[in-house]
Amino acid sequence: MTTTTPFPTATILGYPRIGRGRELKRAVEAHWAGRLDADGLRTAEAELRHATHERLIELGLGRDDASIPETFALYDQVLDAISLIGAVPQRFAGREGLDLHFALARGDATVAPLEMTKWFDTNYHYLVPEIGPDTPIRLTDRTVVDRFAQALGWGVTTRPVLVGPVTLLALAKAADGAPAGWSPLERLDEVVAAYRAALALLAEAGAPWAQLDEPALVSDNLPTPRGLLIEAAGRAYRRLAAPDAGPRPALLVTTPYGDGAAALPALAAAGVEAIHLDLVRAGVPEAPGPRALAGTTLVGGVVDGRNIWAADLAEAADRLEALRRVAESSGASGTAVATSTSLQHVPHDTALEHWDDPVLDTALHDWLAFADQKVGEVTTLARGLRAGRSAIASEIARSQKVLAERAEAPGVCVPAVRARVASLTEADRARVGYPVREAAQARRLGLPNLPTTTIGSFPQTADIRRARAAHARGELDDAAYESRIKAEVARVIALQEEIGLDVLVHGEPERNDMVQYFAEQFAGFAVTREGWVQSYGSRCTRPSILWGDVWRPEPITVPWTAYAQSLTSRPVKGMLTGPVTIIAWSFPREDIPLSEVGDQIALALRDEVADLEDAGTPVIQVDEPALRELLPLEASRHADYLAWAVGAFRAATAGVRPETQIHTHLCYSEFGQILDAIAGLDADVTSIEAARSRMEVLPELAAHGFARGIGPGVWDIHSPRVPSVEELAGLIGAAARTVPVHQLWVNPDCGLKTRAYPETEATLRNLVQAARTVRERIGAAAARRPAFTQSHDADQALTGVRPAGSIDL
Ligand code: MET
Ligand SMILES: [Zn+2]
Repeated sequence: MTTTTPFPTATILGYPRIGRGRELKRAVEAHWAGRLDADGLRTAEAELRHATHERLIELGLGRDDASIPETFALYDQVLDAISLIGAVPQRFAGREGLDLHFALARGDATVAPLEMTKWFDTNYHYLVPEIGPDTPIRLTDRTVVDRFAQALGWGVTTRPVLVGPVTLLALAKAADGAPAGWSPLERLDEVVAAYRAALALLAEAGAPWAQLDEPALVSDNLPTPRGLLIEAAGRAYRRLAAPDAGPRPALLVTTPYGDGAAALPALAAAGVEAIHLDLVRAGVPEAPGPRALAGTTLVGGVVDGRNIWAADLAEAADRLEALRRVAESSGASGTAVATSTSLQHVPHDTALEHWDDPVLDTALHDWLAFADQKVGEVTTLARGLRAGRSAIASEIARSQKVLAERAEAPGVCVPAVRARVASLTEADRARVGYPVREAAQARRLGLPNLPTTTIGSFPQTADIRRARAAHARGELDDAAYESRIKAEVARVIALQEEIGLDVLVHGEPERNDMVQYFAEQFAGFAVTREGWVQSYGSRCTRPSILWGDVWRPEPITVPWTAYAQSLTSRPVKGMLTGPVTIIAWSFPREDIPLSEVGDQIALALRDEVADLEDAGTPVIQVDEPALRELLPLEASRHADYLAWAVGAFRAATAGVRPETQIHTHLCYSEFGQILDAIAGLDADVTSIEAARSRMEVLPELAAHGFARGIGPGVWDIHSPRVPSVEELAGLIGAAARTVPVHQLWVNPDCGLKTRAYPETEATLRNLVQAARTVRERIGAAAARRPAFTQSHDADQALTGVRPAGSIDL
């Protein structure tokens, strides 16, 4: 180690990189569209990073103390780590530079991208590394060094941030062709060697500190048991920090999103110079022993990086004081203040917002802290840590006053809502048995085998977005807006009829976002204008703020769905967003339990479901794509969460008659751990992302004995690539070998709102044709077995040929 720069007393683990005006989104999308070349993109990146550094200095971080983390990435921080170590799958050969970078992220005309999934329990999506025994691993990319050096040239000493080696491998999947049971962690030594080489270059460039993020060390939800990950981290960091390893920056290892206490001894023993603990998600750890933390700074993540509520400064100061006692009694060299996680999960600045209701506007500005306000909280708390609590007495008093006012504000507690939730019974969460429903729905809907449908949204044209924005600004009156949306619904219905889909949707043109749309209509929510948060790549969402008790003043989706149904004799599916997803993709209140918030939303949705049913809607889908995302990282908290999450879905949906078909939709997660919960939702049909992970979920569902309808996605909608009829038929055939045909539905992975019409139309035509092709093959297969031709159900026809009604196509 060559540096003696002490760890800064105030820091954040990361900052939003999308830009206050979403500059990154604009630049990257311009590059993809061919309007901005590689140099132009690099210039836009530099301007954005430079502006970020200057802003953070203005907010109180230091210009030259390594307190400013460099967490910029053009697309994804995990992708940057994959590039750092050159772990590029063979199928990308022949590409380089930004073309390779974005091909890994999005695929191109000839290659499928890396899989994408959710980062810990957040709504941020990362690209999944594919690592096999033969994947090349060595330092091949200097981006992290170049960014540091460039900032130094601007006069700012940043702290480069990398996804840590253990987390990178813990999140990786074994590459195709790896032996069964092989784990990417077997490549840890080589990955550590590549990181060592990167750290040496950073030291040479003058970096006093580097940050390695190791959230894998807090998670029980990864394929490798946590104990083994902690052991691996002990080995990895002993090598990275070894005195004879040559020059390197001092190392901060972070453990955000959960309880890092179990990893603390191994990290400290390895000799890293600073260890961060998330003290929002977990308590202050026990002191590990008199000299256990010698030479280490303990960094307390007391300002919540995941939520947007102003901190309770008194409580945070208490935690920091407790952490300092642990540090002192363990021989640590210091205590510092930080955020619990990167701030990439919150918007930039509350100053960019205003709410039309003046009372709410004042209240929310008091109650909220976005990234910039959180930096202020960190620097305040650091001042308290250095100079004593009295130095920040006025800030603490103000924080107490705001919290007390919020508890009393109108709308925060609505007695009628509380009473209705309290009176919910088990009967309110239960439907009649599935066989009764299945028969009633088959009679009512009369669908073929392998019915085709979509997940809800159709492409959002520029014209539709403009109309919605003009309506929101008051420039387009209600009547004109309504006729514009109706015209779009009519177009989408006609298109689906022409393509030949079996269950139609209205296309969701009236929705800006599947959660915000409901948040705008339910009481208890506020929506933001500029509160963008990166979801994946250049895609951002604006999470709504759930601040009060939730109820539904009036029907929301019924007129659009009923209008769509009036245009066609085919069944139209009503589309709603489920309670867990509304919570996950909002910033929920934390002053009452999430289980109670879930039931409040469930009852608001239950009213909507009842109105849809009364309007004649035969199929109602309640999307729960975030069911897995909110699963707590600690195994000990799973059961409680799943119980309330499933209970809320059932409270929303169980009021319908047997002949009303309830669908749900799940996407972009690993589902293995929540199969019981998926079954527990008791939906008649579950559509589930599967194309991008090549149908991995199906054997698990089949083995689980899942007996109701399943629609494994056959089109990965995150890429504009149009799969051929043969490719789609192949996927449907693969599904039919695992799941009984009578249970199977055919649909894309997810909604189509981010796609354009050309690829959407082409793919949906192929999808319908593929379903027909497979139906014919099934018919032919059934015809080859004369003893069974009486049956209309192909899988039934083949019972006795293969177990569980599966079929070889
Ligand atoms: C992220 S899940 C999306 C579901 C929604 N119904 C849509 O089609 O857009
Ligand atoms: Zn989806």
